[in-house]
Amino acid sequence: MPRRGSSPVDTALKVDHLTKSFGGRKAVDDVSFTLPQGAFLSVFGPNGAGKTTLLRMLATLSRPTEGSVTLSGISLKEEPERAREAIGLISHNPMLYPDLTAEENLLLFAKLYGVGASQRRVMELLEAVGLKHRRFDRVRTFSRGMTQRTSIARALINDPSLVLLDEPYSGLDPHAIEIFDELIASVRENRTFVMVSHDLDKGLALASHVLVLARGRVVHFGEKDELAPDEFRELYRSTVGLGVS
Ligand SMILES: Nc1ncnc2c1ncn2[C@@H]1O[C@H](COP(=O)(O)OP(=O)(O)OP(=O)(O)O)[C@@H](O)[C@H]1O
Repeated sequence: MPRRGSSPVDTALKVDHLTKSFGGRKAVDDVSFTLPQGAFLSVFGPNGAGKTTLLRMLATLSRPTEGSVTLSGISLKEEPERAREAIGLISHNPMLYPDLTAEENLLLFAKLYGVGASQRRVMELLEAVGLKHRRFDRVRTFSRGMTQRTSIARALINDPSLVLLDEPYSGLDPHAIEIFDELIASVRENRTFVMVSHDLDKGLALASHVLVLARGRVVHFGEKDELAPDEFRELYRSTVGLGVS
């Protein structure tokens, strides 16, 4: 599934002094980093580190208290609608209509995003996630993993240049994990990924860049190869010890 019509931009994602406060508490505290196009960032950190809060701001679902996010030159604050067209989100919430079939759901989202040749695109994605034969079944009758697969297809329908993943492996059986890995590999070209995961092995295997958060702050950011896997594991273990803010 090649990406359609994107212009190459060196910096795909620029996160600048991003902060989110809930009451007096900073869930994300002065986080800055940039990612080149095609990067895969794995975000690690203990419970409550601010990972989901960061991802929600990148998805335009939550407004930063301070700081900014720019996606291929588009400011999320100034042009959220335009930015949203270039973003796909896979989270715990499948964002599907349970009373619609898998196919109806995908056709609906294709329409929302103004996807051309939507029927063909929907079939292509249903095939890719191994659910073509269940396309006429309502999503409410699906298992969690099947729902997750449909949700992956939904997130890719608009051919996003930035794909955000919040614990995408949770609830998937080993076969679905394989399908997911193949899917990600097949759509990686020219896209940028940000994935939140507690699975160090998976996260490191996929990553080109890593971000470790603790208590909302950046403990480490860099290209994956800057640290040997053992050094990285040690760093991660020490952050878990910092506990919840
Ligand atoms: N809507 C909210 N209102 C108040 N506090 C919130 C809200 N959302 C998140 N927080 C707080 O922000 C902090 C970071 O939460 P967040 O969900 O981003 O952490 P996380 O790193 O994703 O954790 P986990 O690994 O447990 O999913 C926590 O202290 C949490 O209580």
